[in-house]
Amino acid sequence: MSNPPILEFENVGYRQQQTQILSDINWMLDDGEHWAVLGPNGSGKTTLLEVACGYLWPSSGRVLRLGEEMLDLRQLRRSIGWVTSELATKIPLEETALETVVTGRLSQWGLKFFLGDQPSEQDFADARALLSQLSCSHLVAKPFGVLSQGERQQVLIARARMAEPFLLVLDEPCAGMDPGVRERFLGWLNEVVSKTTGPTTILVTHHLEEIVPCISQTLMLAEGRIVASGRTHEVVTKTRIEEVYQTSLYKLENVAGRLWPLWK
Ligand SMILES: Nc1ncnc2c1ncn2[C@@H]1O[C@H](COP(=O)(O)OP(=O)(O)OP(=O)(O)O)[C@@H](O)[C@H]1O
Repeated sequence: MSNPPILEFENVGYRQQQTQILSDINWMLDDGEHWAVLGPNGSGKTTLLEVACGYLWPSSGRVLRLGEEMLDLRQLRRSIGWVTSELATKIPLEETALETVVTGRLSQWGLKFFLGDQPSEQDFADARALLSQLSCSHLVAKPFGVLSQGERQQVLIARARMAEPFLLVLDEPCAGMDPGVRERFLGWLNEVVSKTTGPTTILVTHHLEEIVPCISQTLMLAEGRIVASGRTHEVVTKTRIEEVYQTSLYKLENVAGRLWPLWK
């Protein structure tokens, strides 16, 4: 029997303080698919993901995760890895990459000053193995504070994977990266996402060219509604991008499987 979908949104709406933020969301993420979520500022991307991850409850419709309306939200949140650049600000700068990854298993920020559960030898061994699997063994002993932005994102992704999530959400992972760091990070991401038997990944971005080839599906939102969803190269078209972002494109160039916009 095939696995149930990772996520299913059935006619989901979300309302907050008299404002309808999401409407008529029908979206299914199958196991093994990787998705990009696009949409202008304020189109509802973060809200959609907060609903997906159980931080917000839909006002109408329902969300199934792994085929069920899981009600243990604490457990659900622990089994979804949400990586944002904001997360980096919570990591103690003197802790090593290895220690940072280990804290993902304990769902806590920082290791040294924490009085609760202490990580086991096995946790350290698993963190090491994960860093190696993600081609980051060279970062093990480096303090988080000295890592480049790209390396920090790599370590945070490894950290999220310590909890063995069924879904990994990368919310604008390239924000603030210079072009070199960004390209190296995206090359790494494409390889890691396509080669490892990792979780289904959702990438939220404002930059079309960051949708690396392994992220073959895209959902596009505008004003809280789905404008299009499906295969990236069918969803992300010149006309649709112009309509959704209300600006003109000279052309959309496909270079090595990535779509690069040339804005007018
Ligand atoms: N608590 C709230 N009360 C009222 N409106 C809200 C609330 N939270 C979010 N909104 C509104 O919902 C809309 C969608 O916000 P959301 O943060 O989901 O958009 P986004 O697509 O992630 O935007 P961005 O790309 O700027 O991060 C925005 O217009 C926002 O002002």
